[in-house]
Amino acid sequence: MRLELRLLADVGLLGFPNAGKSTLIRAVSAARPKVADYPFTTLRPHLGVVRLALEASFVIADIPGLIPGAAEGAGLGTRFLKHLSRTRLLLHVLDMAPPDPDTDPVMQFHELEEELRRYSPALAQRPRWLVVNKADLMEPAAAEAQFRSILRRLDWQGPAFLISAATGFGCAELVQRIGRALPELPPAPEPSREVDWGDADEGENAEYVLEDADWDDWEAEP
Ligand SMILES: Nc1nc2c(ncn2[C@@H]2O[C@H](COP(=O)(O)OP(=O)(O)OP(=O)(O)O)[C@@H](O)[C@H]2O)c(=O)[nH]1
Ligand SMILES: [Mg+2]
Repeated sequence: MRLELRLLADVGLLGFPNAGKSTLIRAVSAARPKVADYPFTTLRPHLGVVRLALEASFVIADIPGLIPGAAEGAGLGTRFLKHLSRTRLLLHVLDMAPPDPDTDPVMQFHELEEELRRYSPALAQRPRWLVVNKADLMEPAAAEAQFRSILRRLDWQGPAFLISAATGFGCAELVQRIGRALPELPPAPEPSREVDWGDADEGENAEYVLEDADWDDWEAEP
C-alpha cells in the first residue's frame, strides 16, 4: 500500500507553463504563488480561497504547468494532477497571445487535453471551462475577435471566458459564475480508501489516501 497526501479543492487550474495560472489565483484569492515569465515557476500546488458575497467561498488549486509528453515525465510530469482528483470543475487556462508567433493556442489546448486524457480519462470527463487569458495584450476588439476565433476553431460548446489575470478584466464574472455553478455540479468522486489522521499538519484542505496495492511488488510466500 502507498500513502499519498492530496490537497482538496473545488476548482483546479490546468494549463501550459506561463499560461497565467498563478497570476489568476493571485487575482481572485489571497494565495501568493510566485509569478514569472519562465516556464515551471510553480513547482508545487497552491490553494486559494475565493470569497464571494453572502459568506460563500470555494477553494481553487494552482498546480505546475503541463507540457506535451508530461505523461512520460516531461517537464514536471503529471503527478500533480492527483491534487485535482477531487475537484468538481477544471479551468483550462490558455494564453491567447503566446510570445512565439508559431505557437497556436488551439494546438496547445489539444496537446494539454491529450496529456489529461492519458493521465486519467475520468479526470478528462470532469466539467471543464475554458479561460482565455492575457486579453490585455491586444486591443479590446482584437482580443474579442481572437477569443471568438479560438472558440470557433475548438468548436467549444461549454462556458468560456475572456480574461486578463494581470488587470483583473473578466475575473469577477468568472468567479461569480463558478460560485453559482458549483452547487449544481456533480459531487467529486470519493477516493477508494481514506485514512483519518486526525489533525494532519497540512490542514483541513488535505487528506491522506491509501492507494491500492501494486501486487507486483509483493513476493509470493514460499
Ligand atoms: N500581459 C499579461 N501577462 C500575464 C497575464 N497573466 C500572466 N501573465 C504573465 O505571464 C507570465 C507567466 O505567468 P504565471 O502566472 O507565472 O504563469 P503560470 O501558468 O502560473 O506558469 P507556471 O507556474 O510556469 O506553470 C508572467 O510573466 C505573468 O506576469 C495577463 O493576463 N496579461
Ligand atoms: Mg505558476
